[in-house]
Amino acid sequence: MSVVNVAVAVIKISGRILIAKRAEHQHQGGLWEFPGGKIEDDESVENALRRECFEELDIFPTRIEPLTIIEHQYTDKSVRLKVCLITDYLGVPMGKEGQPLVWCPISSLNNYDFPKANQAILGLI
Ligand SMILES: Nc1nc2c([nH]c(=O)n2[C@@H]2O[C@H](COP(=O)(O)OP(=O)(O)OP(=O)(O)O)[C@@H](O)[C@H]2O)c(=O)[nH]1
Repeated sequence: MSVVNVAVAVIKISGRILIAKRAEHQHQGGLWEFPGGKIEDDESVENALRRECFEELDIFPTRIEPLTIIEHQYTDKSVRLKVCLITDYLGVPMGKEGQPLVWCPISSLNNYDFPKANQAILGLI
C-alpha cells in the first residue's frame, strides 16, 4: 500500500487548539481533525500547510515549526502525518468548506473523537 504524505497543522493560540470536523464522505469522516491535507508532489510541508490553511480556513500562518511525524496504517490507507505547530497567523479562521470549527482548550481535546493516527499527536500537545 503506498503511503500518503499529509501536512497537519496544530494551530495553538492562548492554550486552545483549532480543530475541525471532517465531512462524512471523507476518509475518517465524522471525526475531528487538525486542519491540513495531502502534500502535493514537489511541495514542502510548510507550503502545503500554507495552502491548506488558506483553502480550508482563510488564514495565512506566519509562525510554523515542525512538531512530529507519525506513520499510521488504517485498514484501507497508509498515512504519514507531517505535523507542525502554528502559533501565529494572519486573518480570522472560518470553515470555508462548511466544516464546523472549535477552539478547544488542550485539557478538553479528549472529549472529541479523532482518527486513530492522531492519538500520538494528542500526547505531544
Ligand atoms: N487533515 C488531516 N488529515 C488527517 C488527520 N489525521 C489523519 O489520520 N488524517 C488522514 O490524512 C489523510 C489526508 O487528509 P485529507 O483527506 O484532509 O486530505 P485532502 O483534503 O488533501 O484530500 P481529499 O482532497 O482527498 O479530501 C486522510 O486519509 C485522513 O484520514 C488530521 O488530523 N488532519
